[in-house]
Amino acid sequence: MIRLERLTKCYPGQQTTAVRELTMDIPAGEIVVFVGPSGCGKTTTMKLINRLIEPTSGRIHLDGTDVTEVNPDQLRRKIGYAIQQTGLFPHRTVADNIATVPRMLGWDAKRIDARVDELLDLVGLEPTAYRNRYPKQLSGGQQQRVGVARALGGDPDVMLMDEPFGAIDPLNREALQNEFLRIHAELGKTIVFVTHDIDEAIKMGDRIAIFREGGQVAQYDTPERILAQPADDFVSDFLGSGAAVKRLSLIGLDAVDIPDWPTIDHDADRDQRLAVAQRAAKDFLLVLDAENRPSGWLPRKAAAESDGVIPLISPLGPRHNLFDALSQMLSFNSSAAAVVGDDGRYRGVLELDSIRELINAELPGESRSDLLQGV
Ligand SMILES: Nc1ncnc2c1ncn2[C@@H]1O[C@H](COP(=O)(O)OP(=O)(O)OP(=O)(O)O)[C@@H](O)[C@H]1O
Repeated sequence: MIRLERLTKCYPGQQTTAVRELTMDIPAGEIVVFVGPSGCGKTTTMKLINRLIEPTSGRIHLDGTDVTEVNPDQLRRKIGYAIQQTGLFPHRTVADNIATVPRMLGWDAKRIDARVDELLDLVGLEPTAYRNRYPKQLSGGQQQRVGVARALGGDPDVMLMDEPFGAIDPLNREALQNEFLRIHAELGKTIVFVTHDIDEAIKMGDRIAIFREGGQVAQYDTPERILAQPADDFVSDFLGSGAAVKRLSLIGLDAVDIPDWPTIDHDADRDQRLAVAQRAAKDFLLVLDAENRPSGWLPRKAAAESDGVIPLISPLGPRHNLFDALSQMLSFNSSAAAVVGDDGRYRGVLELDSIRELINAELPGESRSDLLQGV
């Protein structure tokens, strides 16, 4: 665990305090996200934790040890650091960059080689294709991946990540976020993550610290509680008007009962299709393939025709959430979405009405009206 105790930093010659009397516990194995407007002290706090800069006053404890009593070089080997600009050494290969900390730790060449390949695999870059390239031969997203791999190099217990996905386009950013969450689930490190983006904070954080001007924390809590009970107007304004919609993204489909739906076999003959259509209380039947995977929608009115099936693009899985479900329905202009289990097999169908019911059950009255205005 990292404990910050009345941590204060005033840069020489500056009138405002960069970080003021900050007290916070960062539990081991969790992702804590610092979010807030520009210049409110997020990066300064990170640099204080790994002693790239020294505090004016206050203490930082890492697993019970006061970090000011540890040699800064030794400390930085225990703490991985990844930043937006990646900070990769341009004249060193990818492998050399990733090997930076293992080399400082005095590992032998064989162990370093194996570690480099393991980390490239972990961040989704094929070792044989990438280990000998130079940073400028990589896309921005690939450089970010190498930056993350390098920060993981010495197998640190703690990772500090300062806008690691900042300069990435939305699609690659989402892929990197997902990959990073997977790596975190696998390795269970303590992570402090800085971002400007509240949606990224909600997605990534076990806890979020919302910083305000002058290096103070306006609220430090789980995303659920921050969205449900913002501490003050500053936090509400920072969250923006869609706080209730954002809360939907915290309710995973694996935690929701998915209602059953009239289904039909993909190779059912005309009579079977008509029989199911007659019984069904819905306008569409869900078509399942031989493996019980949803493959299309059959409009009830087209049940007599052999080519009436509308192909289903992508069903929702256990890793999707209610926000994804709502987005999919809105973007396909549909009022229902098929849901599958981990194995891709049919689980049920979520309807817009069931999302409304879940909102009624889950959200306090005020947020509910905020959300329903938005739909
Ligand atoms: N080396 C420095 N010397 C003097 N002042 C500094 C220095 N570094 C940061 N500051 C000031 O300290 C305050 C906090 O800066 P910091 O970089 O920690 O903010 P931040 O929240 O990370 O901002 P951003 O989101 O823009 O990266 C700012 O007012 C900044 O101008």
